[in-house]
Amino acid sequence: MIVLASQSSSRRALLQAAQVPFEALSPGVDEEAAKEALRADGLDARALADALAELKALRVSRRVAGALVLGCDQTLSLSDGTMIDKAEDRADAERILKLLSGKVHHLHSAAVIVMNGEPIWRHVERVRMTVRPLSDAFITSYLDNEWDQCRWCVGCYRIEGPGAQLFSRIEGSQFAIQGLPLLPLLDFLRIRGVLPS
Ligand SMILES: Nc1nc2c(ncn2[C@H]2C[C@H](O)[C@@H](COP(=O)(O)OP(=O)(O)OP(=O)(O)O)O2)c(=O)[nH]1
Repeated sequence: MIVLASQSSSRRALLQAAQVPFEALSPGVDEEAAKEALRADGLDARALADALAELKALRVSRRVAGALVLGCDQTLSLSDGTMIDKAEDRADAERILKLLSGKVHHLHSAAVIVMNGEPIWRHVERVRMTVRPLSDAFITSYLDNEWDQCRWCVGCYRIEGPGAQLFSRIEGSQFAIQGLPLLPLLDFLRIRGVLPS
């Protein structure tokens, strides 16, 4: 059994589908404040995802002695390193999609396992996303249909849903896009005897 330090329904669904035994506890981290402080320290998108994943796992690990606690986080960066957060509202989602249109961006999907307050495993997977040129009309119809579902997703897309229509190419793991680097995690859980090898 592991403890998932997350409120993410997508992360829960990934672990459930892979038949990883887990329970989910909310990390209770003020992510915006933590993100601001870490960015002020100069962390790039990859390091930020790693640090936030560790922070969430550490926070929950204090409450569950002896447990393997998994924290995750995802950040999005443009080719010049500019980081894009989740959309604040629908108008912001339109702005983000116009920014991503016709360009490559990267998703950094981090997972950290902490036990008794000590990080014992970590993995950050980068996925290279090529967005096709999106017309304003397409963006409007896409958000009319999808905003309520994709508002929780960094990048304003659910890759397993209509989000697939945004891309001409994806280089990396779909699991990592949906919320966590699942295959490296399963490798570790087999080594630890949580899963059958
Ligand atoms: N179903 C689905 N979810 C996605 C996709 N892309 C991103 N997400 C979700 C996974 C995460 O829940 C969320 C990324 O935001 P965060 O990494 O900050 O996690 P979140 O705040 O949702 O939960 P947590 O911090 O783990 O409690 O977006 C996708 O393509 N499909």
